[in-house]
Amino acid sequence: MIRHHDYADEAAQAEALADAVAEALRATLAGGPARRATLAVSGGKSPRRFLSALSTRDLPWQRVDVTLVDDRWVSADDPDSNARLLRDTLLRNAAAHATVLPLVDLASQPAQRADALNRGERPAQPDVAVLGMGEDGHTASLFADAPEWQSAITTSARWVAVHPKAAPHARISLSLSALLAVEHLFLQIGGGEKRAVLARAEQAPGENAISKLIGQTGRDLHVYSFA
Ligand SMILES: O=C1O[C@H](COP(=O)(O)O)[C@@H](O)[C@H](O)[C@H]1O
Repeated sequence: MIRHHDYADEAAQAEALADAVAEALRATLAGGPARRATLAVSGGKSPRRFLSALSTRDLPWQRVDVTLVDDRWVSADDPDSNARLLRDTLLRNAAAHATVLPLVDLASQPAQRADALNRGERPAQPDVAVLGMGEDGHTASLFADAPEWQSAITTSARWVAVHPKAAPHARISLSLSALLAVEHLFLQIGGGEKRAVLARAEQAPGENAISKLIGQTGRDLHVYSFA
């Protein structure tokens, strides 16, 4: 079920989404004093303001593991790195106490790294994830033009390597099945074009990741948007 939360502007969206994600983390951590929570967030341009707002929320951040739903195969200092965005925005203020679990290891190759993450225990399956979406309907790094597309949307493995044709950089990404298994799932979008892409995906099944996610989810997907 899609739950729409619409805001007048990006600032209002960012604050409201930060409140909702903090609440989802609190609900997860209420499972007991030994319970940890795994939060996976997106990169790209959209989440900067939201991540900065989330960094100030009052939470037992020392019990939170933070990772990404996807990253680009670049160094952690590259301007295109989603890990760099995380470091520059979320991992400050109260959230500086969180544990960060990076995805990219340039000593390896994306497919090898995905295999290693799939064999390891951490990052665990996210309890809370905040997705973004491109105007081509990709979410995380599930690109329909990538040679790995069919396997990324059908595999039961959690992490997949992706080589998009049109977008820059090889990627590592959560698979569709991993996104479908997230208990508290949010989507952050802004602008008329992205709203139109989402509306089309809600109306009819299509060959992109957001459409597949909406078509198959059995849980609530909370969409935070502004015009
Ligand atoms: O490549 C990516 O794109 C999407 C959307 O990014 P945006 O710049 O349009 O906000 C993002 O959600 C994903 O994490 C990123 O790697």
